[in-house]
Amino acid sequence: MSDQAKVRADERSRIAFEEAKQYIPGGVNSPVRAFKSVGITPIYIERGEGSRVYDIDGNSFIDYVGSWGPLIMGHAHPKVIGALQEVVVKGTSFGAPTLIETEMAKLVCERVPSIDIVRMVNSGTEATMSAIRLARGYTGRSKILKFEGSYHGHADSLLIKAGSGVATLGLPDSPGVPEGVASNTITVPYNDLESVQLAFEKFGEEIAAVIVEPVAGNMGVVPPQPGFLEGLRKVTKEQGSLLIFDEVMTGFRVGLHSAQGRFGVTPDLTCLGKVIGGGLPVGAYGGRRDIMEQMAPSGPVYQAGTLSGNPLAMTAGYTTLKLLTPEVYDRLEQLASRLQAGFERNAKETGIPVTINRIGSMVCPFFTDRQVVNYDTAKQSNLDHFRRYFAGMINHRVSVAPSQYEGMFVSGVHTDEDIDATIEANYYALKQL
Ligand SMILES: Cc1ncc(COP(=O)(O)O)c(C=O)c1O
Ligand SMILES: N[C@H](C=O)CCC(=O)O
Repeated sequence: MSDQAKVRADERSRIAFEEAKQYIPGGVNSPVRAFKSVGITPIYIERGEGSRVYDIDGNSFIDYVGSWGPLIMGHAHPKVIGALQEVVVKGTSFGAPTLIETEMAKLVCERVPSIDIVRMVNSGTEATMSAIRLARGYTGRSKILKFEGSYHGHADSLLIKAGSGVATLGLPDSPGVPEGVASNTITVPYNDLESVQLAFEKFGEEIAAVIVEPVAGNMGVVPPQPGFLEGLRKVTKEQGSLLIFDEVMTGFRVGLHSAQGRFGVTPDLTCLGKVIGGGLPVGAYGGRRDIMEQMAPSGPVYQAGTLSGNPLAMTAGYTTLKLLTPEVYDRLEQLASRLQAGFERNAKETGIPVTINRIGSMVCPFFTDRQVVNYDTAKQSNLDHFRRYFAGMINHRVSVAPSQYEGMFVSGVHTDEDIDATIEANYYALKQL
């Protein structure tokens, strides 16, 4: 590789995108895929294999998007594909119980400390939306507290000062969310326990739940500061409010027992998604038995789903979870820490101000020399640097998320050679800024 990176061929992708825009809003089925803020034609993927994706223009990329997190064991893992091939011929959905749902629930309950009992849904959004409804039903309170720059999916009450695509597009408070709904969502800065305390002093007995990404992954990657999660646990317990960990991104990503296992803090409810679907649409919420038993049909809080517990999603998820061993997490840690060290070395050598945040296999270079601990500090990143850096990485055939407010996901099938090539790409992408 050299700094004479080849500008990627993108003619087919351009044509495909133009056509898609005729029929799909913005040409995409989720806004982040349009590459709008980086001004580049989106990559149209033809196929993925292991650590790589291949586009319709004949380019191949080392991939750190991993379908935005689910593909912890890479693209088209042979065991996942094999398991799917076995079950798909038996039918795609029944709307009736199947044995794999219980197997999956058992495995999730065994591995996630807070989960006694779990309900499967079809997306992370459904998981958080349902957990919020349950928290309100259980406590009889209306308000929820979330953190600025966190993203919990696109349910109305959670689209307030949100991160991810809404932050990238500058739409953190979406039109269409009624004022009456928004007024029940309190937002405070991430990692700021004092603001949480103040919110409880003001709204005390009205707060049904605090919902938090235990590692924020939708304002870039921002780890919890020591004592933050413990403080949330303490204050919610004292105030009779529930603590919800949104582990849609971190669940099985940052450890075999998810972020709650890694940090040793047990919430009342946990939301999952991404990894537990192995690349198929899925979500789940679970937690303390007495709370979860409030859900219909055991209790009065309603939530349902035609395709929930779908056999294909359960099979892909179950097979993926079974692949995840302590050795896989050791390997992820080793690969990602080497990536971080290489990026830090490059920043020093090129003189570009970069701060790398990392937890396990979640990595994020911010274009600032300040510490990034919350959304305000994440926003200090130089977005023009990010935009040009992104173009550089693409030209060096490394696929990263097209936004400063998203992280990189290292997988268990990235090789040492992939990491070396990525560090080299990063060097040249920084050098050209
Ligand atoms: C932390 C977190 N919560 C919830 C969601 C929503 O999940 P989904 O996109 O599957 O609806 C996402 C990702 O989109 C997420 O990262
Ligand atoms: N950051 C989001 C999920 O974690 C990105 C996925 C999407 O919005 O499509």
